[in-house]
Amino acid sequence: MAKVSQIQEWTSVKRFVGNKDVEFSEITFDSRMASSNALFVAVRGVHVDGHLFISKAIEAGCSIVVCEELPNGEYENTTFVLVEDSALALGEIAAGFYGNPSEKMVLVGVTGTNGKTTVATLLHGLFRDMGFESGLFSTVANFIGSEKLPSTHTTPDPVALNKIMQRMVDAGCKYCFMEVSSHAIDQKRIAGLSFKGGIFTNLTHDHLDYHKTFDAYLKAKKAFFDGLPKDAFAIVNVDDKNGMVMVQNCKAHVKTYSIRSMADYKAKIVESMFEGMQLVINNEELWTPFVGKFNAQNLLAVYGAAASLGCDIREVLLSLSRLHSVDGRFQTMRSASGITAVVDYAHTPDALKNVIETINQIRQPEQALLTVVGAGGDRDKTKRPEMAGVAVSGSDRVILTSDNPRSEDPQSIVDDMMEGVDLQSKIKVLTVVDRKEAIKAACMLAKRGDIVLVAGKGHEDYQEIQGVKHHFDDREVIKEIFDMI
Ligand SMILES: CC(=O)N[C@H]1[C@@H](OP(=O)(O)OP(=O)(O)OC[C@H]2O[C@@H](n3ccc(=O)[nH]c3=O)[C@H](O)[C@@H]2O)O[C@H](CO)[C@@H](O)[C@@H]1O[C@H](C)C(=O)N[C@@H](C)C(=O)N[C@H](CCC(=O)O)C(=O)O
Ligand SMILES: Nc1ncnc2c1ncn2[C@@H]1O[C@H](COP(=O)(O)OP(=O)(O)OP(=O)(O)O)[C@@H](O)[C@H]1O
Ligand SMILES: N[C@H](CCC[C@H](N)C(=O)O)C(=O)O
Ligand SMILES: [Mg+2]
Repeated sequence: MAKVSQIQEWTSVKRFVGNKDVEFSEITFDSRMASSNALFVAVRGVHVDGHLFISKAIEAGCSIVVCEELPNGEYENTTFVLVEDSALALGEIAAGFYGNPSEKMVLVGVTGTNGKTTVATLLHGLFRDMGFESGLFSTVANFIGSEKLPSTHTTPDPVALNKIMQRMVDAGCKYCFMEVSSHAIDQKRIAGLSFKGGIFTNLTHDHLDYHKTFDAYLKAKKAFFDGLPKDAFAIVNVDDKNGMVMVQNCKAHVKTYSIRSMADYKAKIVESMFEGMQLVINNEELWTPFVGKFNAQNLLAVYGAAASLGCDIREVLLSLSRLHSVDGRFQTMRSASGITAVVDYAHTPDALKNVIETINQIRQPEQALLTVVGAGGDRDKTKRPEMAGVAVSGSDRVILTSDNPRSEDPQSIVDDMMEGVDLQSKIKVLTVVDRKEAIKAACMLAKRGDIVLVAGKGHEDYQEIQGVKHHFDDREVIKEIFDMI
């Protein structure tokens, strides 16, 4: 329970209109969830302006409204809190209302196009393995210690974030690792949070439907590092050409990692196989069940964060070697007939390129690679041809199929992908719109020893078609097919 008058302790208020002694026990930014106990924050969204729903929230019983401008009409029993920026106010009010839980833990944010889930999940696993209770916000799931909560977004809205963080604090969590998406930074979902560290993985093509230009995407990511305080640390991948750009003007203590050049944290791959790789990190050996240069970089990010947090390096390496793979990332399955399937969440051109390159480095010349891949509907269309181009250039056969078509026609998404296939490569490509049939076709075409890469959906257990989520899990489909062949 809090009083309206307390809001000015949490965020900058331009003006109060009405009774400041009214109390609220909930915060909402959606009129459809409004109730008499709730404070409604009107946020200007991507599609509509939340100010248009103020009257709906009041009809639903809300008597306190945070907004940037007063609505037309008379609202006698409503208290209005006028602010400059409602999205910022929402974050700051949520943080204050839930008792600033981010200040009571060591909060580390991970951002970048690819690798966020992997790095954040490994950090959560590592710190728990070393005996520290920890929380996690990720695309796959959120965790309060070992308690698993479903995840709806890579980075949840500020109310969910602070509510869950308060539960983490109550459960004794000392650390919290959070994926920070560019959408979340842009929409100020992380406003009001107190970060002790930030990690940058990489920046490649994605989300241009939302950010419009690569420069705007870069600026959104950079804003996270610009906001880190001087007692925080920032760990950046300097193998990425924008690594140092991210930390220009950053007040935090900057540390670098690389698998190619001089850096604070350096790694070298000694040996790779499907089961894992042997690495040397800052002169110390490490065996991990992860493979690929990109995972060497992810491990460096984790190692660097643990080192920056003052952990014992030997203990970190020991724990890292015990961690198992991340759900739906380079997950391998073997059929009795000798086919290896790799399920991976690669849904960007760079991720797909990395996973294909990794398989190509490990496989023997006689083992063919058959790649099954689609692209999501209602998402960046410009990555579709690029993804198909990457798939054909590194694979022996490619089966183009559906990912989550969402509101789009799946055939037209596949057609967009085909634009990226050059004339000579067309012979390698098969289009099978039904994803299950596509996976089946790849497994049927594969011979003993061959590798079937099923990319794009990783851990997802659904396929979204025209607003309906149907149960669909690449791993289950593969198992069913493997049991038949
Ligand atoms: C494009 C996008 O990011 N949209 C997010 C955004 O919604 P929005 O701005 O579109 O909302 P809107 O429909 O314009 O409505 C504006 C406001 O009016 C309110 N409203 C609306 C209708 C109504 O009847 N009453 C009402 O009060 C809404 O609650 C909202 O506050 O703010 C919402 C609340 O935080 C998010 O749930 C929503 O995520 C949508 C569902 C989504 O799909 N987002 C994806 C793209 C996303 O965020 N992805 C990133 C990860 C990307 C990655 O890493 O690959 C993520 O962090 O998950
Ligand atoms: N450091 C990396 N660099 C490039 N590609 C990577 C890296 N780490 C993982 N990948 C590839 O990207 C895919 C997604 O990885 P992960 O889920 O960790 O990324 P993410 O940033 O959390 O993605 P999302 O934006 O969907 O949340 C992996 O399945 C793998 O193919
Ligand atoms: N966080 C990403 C996930 C994409 C996963 C892929 N399977 C798809 O549906 O496009 C997004 O929402 O764009
Ligand atoms: Mg993620």
